[in-house]
Amino acid sequence: MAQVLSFQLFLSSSGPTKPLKSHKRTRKFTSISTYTKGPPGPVKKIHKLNLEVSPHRAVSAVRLMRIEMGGAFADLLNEKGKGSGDNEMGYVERTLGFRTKDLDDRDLRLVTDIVGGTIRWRRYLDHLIGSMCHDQSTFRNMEPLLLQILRIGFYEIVKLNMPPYAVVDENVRLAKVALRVGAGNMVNGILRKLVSLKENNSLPLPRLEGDDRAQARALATLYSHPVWMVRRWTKYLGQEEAIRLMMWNNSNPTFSLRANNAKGFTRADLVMRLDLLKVSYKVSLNLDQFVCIKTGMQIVIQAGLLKQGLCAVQDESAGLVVSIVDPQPGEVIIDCCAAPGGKTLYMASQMNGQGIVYAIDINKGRLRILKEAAKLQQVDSVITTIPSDLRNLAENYPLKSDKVLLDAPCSGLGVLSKRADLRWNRKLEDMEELKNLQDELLDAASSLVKPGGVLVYSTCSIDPVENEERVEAFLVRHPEFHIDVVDKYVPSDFMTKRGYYYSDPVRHSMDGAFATRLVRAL
Ligand SMILES: C[S@@+](CC[C@H](N)C(=O)[O-])C[C@H]1O[C@@H](n2cnc3c(N)ncnc32)[C@H](O)[C@@H]1O
Repeated sequence: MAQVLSFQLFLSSSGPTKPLKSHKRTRKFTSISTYTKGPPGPVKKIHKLNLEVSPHRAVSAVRLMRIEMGGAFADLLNEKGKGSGDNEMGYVERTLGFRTKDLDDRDLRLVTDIVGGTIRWRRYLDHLIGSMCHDQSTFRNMEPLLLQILRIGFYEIVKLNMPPYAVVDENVRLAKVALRVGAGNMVNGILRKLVSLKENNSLPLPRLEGDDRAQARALATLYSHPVWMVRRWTKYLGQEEAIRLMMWNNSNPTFSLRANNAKGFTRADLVMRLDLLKVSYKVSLNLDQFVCIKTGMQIVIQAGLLKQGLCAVQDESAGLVVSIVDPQPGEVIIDCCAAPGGKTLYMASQMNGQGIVYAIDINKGRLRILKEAAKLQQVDSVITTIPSDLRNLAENYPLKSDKVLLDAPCSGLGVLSKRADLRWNRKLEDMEELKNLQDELLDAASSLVKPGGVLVYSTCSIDPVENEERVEAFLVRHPEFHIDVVDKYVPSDFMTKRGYYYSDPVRHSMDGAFATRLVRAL
């Protein structure tokens, strides 16, 4: 906490974007050096263009600090223009205390890969780093920036199989410039030890042995997930499937793009543009407007396809939920937890400018994003946003409809390959809280459904407690609803025995998601 405070002090008097006067800056960086526990080394390097340090590593280290330390570190950054080379270098300067050359496209890609991979493999990497320190207290008390630099080095050597001595050199240099010579020496010693153990095939990794708990702990380290997730998945899926799921979560994510018909842009147009951009793709076999890309998202972004509203990034698993709602021109649809609008916008694009989608969400900021995207994608004429807690909606808006979608807040356990840090932020206790919220939201959403109308409940979770169990409990509380099986709307391969929709990350190679179609009696 003291470390965080020293950073906040550094921030609060200067603000992240304003240049500092040099005498003030000296004082501020003294504060940083308290944080890094070293002598005030960075002071003399401010504004010096440090060509010795590879820019993508410096940016990766700072971004990892930001993600791990959350708010305290995020405040340091000027979020405007996030992702642009200028901004990235700005925050390296403000945080590490030196400038380096600007990032090119290749550097930007490397940053994404290194940051994503280092976060995913954090538990595994920390296990190795810890076992190569003199004792556990050295590891536990390690200053945060030094730890990030080591994680990057370990990830590059063990998981990316990069030439080890180049990795050692580069990370030692970064530690020396960003921290101090002693830190560089420590990185050197630890990384060299790792290289030698790896070359002898003797990395100190846990064995899969002992009772269930011991095995769960070993798997959690080997596949880098929290122990509670491993235990849960082993219980629901069995050990082999749980391992496959963790391997999927650790792989580089695949993205899907939806061509925006509302702007007269078809999948054939999208495919033509991707060919021109030399981005390889696969057309979706499940959804007419979708294509899947493994790499090249940066190229798509830079070509302006998203900014022009010609297409949207949307996972097929989410697109299939919209297929289950089955929006038709002229309908009135209530989207109960709509922001940031992925499903609202797709539904609206299918309505040919006729009908209305009420987009409700408790989060005004996220609803604003939805509104802007709706304009960009030219579907704003059929969308009305309502900022409200769904549970209090009826007091102010007497809404009723034949089609209601509740895409509930959930653990996100189906999207861990895309959301690298989510696994470390979720706690077992969250599941209980979410379960209660989901029940309350289901009750509220059901009151908006007209007799004979449909309620679609969906999540981006693979956890039965948030999915099947919520539906079964709802049906006990609301016998006026019954299940409408989903195979009329999605390929039967996605239908469970009970008639629910379920996309399995491993089997379907997309995010995990769940949905059910519930019909209210007349
Ligand atoms: C899974 S996200 C929805 C994603 C969205 N349907 C999409 O496709 O982009 C869940 C949303 O529920 C909203 N939410 C949470 N609690 C709510 C409540 N009590 N009333 C209304 N919205 C709520 C959150 O703000 C969040 O935007």
